[in-house]
Amino acid sequence: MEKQKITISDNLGQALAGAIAECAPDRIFVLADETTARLCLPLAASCPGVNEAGLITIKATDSNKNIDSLQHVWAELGRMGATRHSMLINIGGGMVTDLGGFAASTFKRGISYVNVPTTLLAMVDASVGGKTGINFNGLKNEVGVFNNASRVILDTDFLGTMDTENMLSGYAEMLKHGLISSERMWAELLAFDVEHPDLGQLRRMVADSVAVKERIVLEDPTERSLRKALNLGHTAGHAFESFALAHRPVLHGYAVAYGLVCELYLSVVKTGFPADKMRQTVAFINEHYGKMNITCDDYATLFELMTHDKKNVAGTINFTLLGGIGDIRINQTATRDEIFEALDFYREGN
Ligand SMILES: NC(=O)c1ccc[n+]([C@@H]2O[C@H](COP(=O)([O-])OP(=O)(O)OC[C@H]3O[C@@H](n4cnc5c(N)ncnc54)[C@H](O)[C@@H]3O)[C@@H](O)[C@H]2O)c1
Ligand SMILES: O=C(O)C(=O)C[C@@H](O)[C@H](O)[C@H](O)COP(=O)(O)O
Ligand SMILES: [Zn+2]
Repeated sequence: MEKQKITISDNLGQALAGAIAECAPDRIFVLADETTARLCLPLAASCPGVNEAGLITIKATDSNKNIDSLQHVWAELGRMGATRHSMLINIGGGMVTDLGGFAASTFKRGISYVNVPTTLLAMVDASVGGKTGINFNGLKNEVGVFNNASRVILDTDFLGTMDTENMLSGYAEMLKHGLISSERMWAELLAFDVEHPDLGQLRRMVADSVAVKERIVLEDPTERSLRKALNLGHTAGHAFESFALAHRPVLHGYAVAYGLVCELYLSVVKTGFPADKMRQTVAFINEHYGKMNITCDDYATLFELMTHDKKNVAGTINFTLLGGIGDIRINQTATRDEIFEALDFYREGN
């Protein structure tokens, strides 16, 4: 997989010009969702090539990370004359970088693409590491490929228009990065005033967080082992997110936060994670993310959704758990009863 270059930039136009010059495409196309086309594209307009680029827009939010939006991107690239030597620049959050990365990786068997993440979640997680794809058949990221952007350009100026809920959504992935890294990082994340953020400190925390993911995906690009650490909270989290899609959608980071409650509980029960640190983390999550309204009648559906997780082998549900902060335990299994117990804990045990 192509090695990707991550640039943390305070001059977006210059960084984008460098990325374009590096690939020397015959044509440039830009993908945005309806919100990022309105709020974010103007910040990139100063870059030569972007103004003249063929613009493709899709509807916003995760419910549109689907085959209809994907087909629209393919059709627009074809209609506007894109060739295998063209470039797609994704300007948006994780929905845009996932779907746009997949569209670029499959159009004419693959064109180069650049990610310009515009949400906190996409900056610290989604835009890096080459996991691309769409939701399909009611399941999260059911179809996609591993293929890196040739360049990722982080400019935290985009955060100025982010709402609190979406900031919290991205912050959940930063909390995950802290849990798989160090007590220092975890403690700073629990202490930070995420609802009234000091943007200077947040910029440094973003750099720390994306560096966690960058190191892991460099070592294990296609999730054979270590990269499963980045999936902490996601076996249960994706089940919550897919379940919610059919009821009242929740943001990805909120679903991951709920999944962390379940998987930290399992970590205490099965891999010796310290109960006091679990409770501190769960208290933070309860305070900032609330809870999804599920009943024990929903457990069988949530369990069935977990059986589709891409880490699973031969029908056995696979979790990434922790033996302690930074002590990653991949390929952990749990019985149906243990998973139901974790859902009980999520609902009423904390
Ligand atoms: N590929 C990966 O490694 C990876 C990692 C984590 C999450 N993801 C995926 O990323 C998606 C979630 O990403 P997300 O949270 O960025 O969601 P998103 O892309 O849907 O963006 C959230 C909302 O914010 C709006 N928005 C984007 N930038 C904005 C800005 N600067 N100002 C104001 N509004 C803005 C969007 O229009 C959208 O309505 C999920 O599909 C998840 O599965 C992928
Ligand atoms: O990059 C990874 O690897 C991750 O697991 C990052 C996750 O935060 C992200 O939500 C990813 O899309 C989940 O991957 P999936 O393979 O479970 O769909
Ligand atoms: Zn995630």
